Amino acid sequence: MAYETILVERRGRVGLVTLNRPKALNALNAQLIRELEEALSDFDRDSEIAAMVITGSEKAFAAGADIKEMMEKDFAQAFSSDFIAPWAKIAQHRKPVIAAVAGYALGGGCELAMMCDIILAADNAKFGQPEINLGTIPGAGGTQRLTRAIGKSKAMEMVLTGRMMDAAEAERSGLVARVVPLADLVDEAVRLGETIASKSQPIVAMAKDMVNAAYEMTLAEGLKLERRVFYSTFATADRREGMTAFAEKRSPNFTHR
Ligand SMILES: CC(C)=CC(=O)SCCNC(=O)CCNC(=O)[C@H](O)C(C)(C)COP(=O)(O)OP(=O)(O)OC[C@H]1O[C@@H](n2cnc3c(N)ncnc32)[C@H](O)[C@@H]1OP(=O)(O)O
Repeated sequence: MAYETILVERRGRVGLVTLNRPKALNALNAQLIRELEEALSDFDRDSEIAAMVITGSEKAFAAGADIKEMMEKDFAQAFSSDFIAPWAKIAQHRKPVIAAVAGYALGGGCELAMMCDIILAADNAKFGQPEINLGTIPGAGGTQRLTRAIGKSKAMEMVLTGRMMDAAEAERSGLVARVVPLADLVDEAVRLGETIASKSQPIVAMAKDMVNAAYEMTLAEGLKLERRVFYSTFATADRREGMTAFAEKRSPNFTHR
């Protein structure tokens, strides 16, 4: 598949998508979102791929939705086209998606990172929801996912003032899993993807589902579902192999069944 706004490659069992609109700091226009979604869906269907990584440039993961594409829309056009709706599909893939964020992750860029399952940040990363400066509010999850990630007070401050957070603060706040040197960012993200690829893939999918369920359910509902899914792992060969390998003091040989 030939893409214009992204670069797609395979690194072992990891599918790597690099956002590639450098002159616009990877501003997320409709074409980029469509191409990104297609590439992720292809990787999600590909049995050779176990995890995906999304990254940008050293200067910008993504500086937000494309303001120039949005600026002339009126309410009726925005509402009837529901032009942000296609973004939601990015959060719905079964395989784990890692955001490798260097530079600016602003507005829709921060929201895109938060749609991923794990965020790794380079030491120069900057996160923010500056929509307030444009006379609007976050529209692709910023008020919801940021609040769940870093808590109400900090999210409220960022959304109401547009203040950016650097990588160290993002790590302290729980927005990102880890901060790594800029030069190592993509390799670290791919290594993380390879580590996930070394596990049982059906069990990885169940674990991902259950962590995501924590965002959708009450604690009581989530605990009940978790216990059921935990028991269902006992129907897999990989659960038996994992526990047997532990008892036999060897590495497990997962067959993804
Ligand atoms: C998802 C939803 C619903 C909403 C949103 O995401 S709204 C967008 C939120 N993002 C922002 O408001 C950030 C906008 N960008 C900036 O504030 C700055 O570009 C910067 C702080 C990230 C970097 O500043 P710098 O001075 O280093 O670079 P610029 O000269 O400003 O930008 C270079 C080049 O990129 C174009 N650009 C940057 N961001 C966007 C964007 N979000 N949409 C469209 N174009 C963008 C910028 O216009 C410039 O291009 P030109 O030289 O051709 O003007």
